[in-house]
Amino acid sequence: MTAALEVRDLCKAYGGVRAVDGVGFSLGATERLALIGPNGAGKSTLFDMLSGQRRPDAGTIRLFGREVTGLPPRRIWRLGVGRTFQVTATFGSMTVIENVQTALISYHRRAWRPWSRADRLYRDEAWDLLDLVGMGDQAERACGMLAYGDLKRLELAVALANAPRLLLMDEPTAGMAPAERTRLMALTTEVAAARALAVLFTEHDMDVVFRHADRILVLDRGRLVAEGPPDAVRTDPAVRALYLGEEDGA
Ligand SMILES: Nc1ncnc2c1ncn2[C@@H]1O[C@H](COP(=O)(O)OP(=O)(O)OP(=O)(O)O)[C@@H](O)[C@H]1O
Repeated sequence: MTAALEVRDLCKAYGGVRAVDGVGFSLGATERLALIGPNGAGKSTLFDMLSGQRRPDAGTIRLFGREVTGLPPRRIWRLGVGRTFQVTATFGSMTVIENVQTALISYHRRAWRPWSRADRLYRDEAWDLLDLVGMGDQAERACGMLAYGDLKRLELAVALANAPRLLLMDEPTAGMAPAERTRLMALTTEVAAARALAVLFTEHDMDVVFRHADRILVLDRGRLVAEGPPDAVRTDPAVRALYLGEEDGA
């Protein structure tokens, strides 16, 4: 099966800082891969290059066998990549279902007309996505009224609107209480399995990482310092040294 991602020798520097320095890895088509590392390790920069927000200085990115290095975010999104953000990216003044409909309108390339509301387009599809993430009962609420954990579930539904084959999740559980974190990641795992998605996520909470990743990449100062299944990474001396006193994340 073609890998979801094949990354080779990826580099990005800001002035003299080598934020990502020769990173290479692959991600299987239905694998859940966690990207961890201390603050400033280069996780966001790597993520931004994968989703097209930043152009690499060197290296290649292949998405499902196709080279996408340096393509803009919209082209990458079109090729089946959904992304969720550390800070939730929904429209607060719209209802929950309108947010999902807006994403579906964009995916289906229907023109958005400011004088016509999105209230009829793709409503059934939007309901299906909301049911999938357990938000059907809140469909008509304004997003601005939602609890944080519910917003994150909505964000997942929005990310699923373009029928992605790869989900990129940047600290999906940031700002959540521990029980909520477990729920969101269990939901992500369920959805990924049901839709045969690959998932790449960054995360500071080590419990979440060890419980929900098939494999883990560890970055430090732009370089990959360890890679493997959770048990191997957990006991890796280099990783332990890196995380000593940082078990709880920052
Ligand atoms: N726009 C920028 N201009 C200059 N330096 C930057 C920029 N963005 C990031 N850096 C630097 O690049 C390095 C990697 O940063 P990056 O944000 O990718 O790390 P991170 O692992 O995501 O950190 P965190 O866990 O704190 O989000 C750091 O030294 C950071 O200071």
